[in-house]
Amino acid sequence: MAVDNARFGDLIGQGSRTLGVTLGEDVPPRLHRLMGELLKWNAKVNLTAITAEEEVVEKHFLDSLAVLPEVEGAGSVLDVGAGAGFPGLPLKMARPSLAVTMVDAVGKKVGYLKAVIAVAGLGLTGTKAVHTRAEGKPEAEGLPRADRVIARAFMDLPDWLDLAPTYLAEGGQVVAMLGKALSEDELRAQAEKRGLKLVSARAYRLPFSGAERQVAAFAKQ
Ligand SMILES: C[S@@+](CC[C@H](N)C(=O)[O-])C[C@H]1O[C@@H](n2cnc3c(N)ncnc32)[C@H](O)[C@@H]1O
Repeated sequence: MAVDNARFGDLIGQGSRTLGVTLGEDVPPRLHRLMGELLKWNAKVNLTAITAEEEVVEKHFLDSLAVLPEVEGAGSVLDVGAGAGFPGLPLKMARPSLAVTMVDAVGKKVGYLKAVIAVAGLGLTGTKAVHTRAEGKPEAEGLPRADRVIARAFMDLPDWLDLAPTYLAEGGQVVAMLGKALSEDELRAQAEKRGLKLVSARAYRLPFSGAERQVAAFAKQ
């Protein structure tokens, strides 16, 4: 069912309050326009299997915004395997001063990302989308080192903790968005095997479906 701008604003407002994140008043209307672009493009390019608008709001937008606490205070974010731009696009819209780079190995997805970045009024100016396979060689791949290196639905945790630190700026953190919560002992053990330390681990639920999620942040020891 189509969600009009007012209903969309209510859903984002209610959802973000439940998640404990603060958004400027101008953010929901811009996210609403982004949803329009996503679903328009999705009709010709396969970007997401989630097409019901209320589900896009929760599973793409609110789930992306849920990790704002882990990126607060950072100057730059690298979103690896960004696909249709999650979590990178909502993070940039919510915190315009963040320098966001998204990378994906599939050209048509990066084509979509570049197109939405160029849409006037979405507040995405300056966001970068790079078409390459991220394999841990930032300079050769044309990717920056960032304060937060983040991914959702990209790799399992061990592979992510092997790859992501190669893209960290000095003092930066690797952020893992996990579907199934792991114990802090398990997160710590996975980190220590790779010379990392666990900075934080937080379980949360998506506000409408109650689906469980976890976000964990790691830094070099
Ligand atoms: C399941 S999708 C997740 C997309 C998005 N992060 C989300 O949560 O909606 C995984 C994405 O990773 C991309 N991908 C897989 N391996 C990659 C690599 N080595 N470098 C960059 N992108 C990659 C795929 O093309 C795909 O778009």
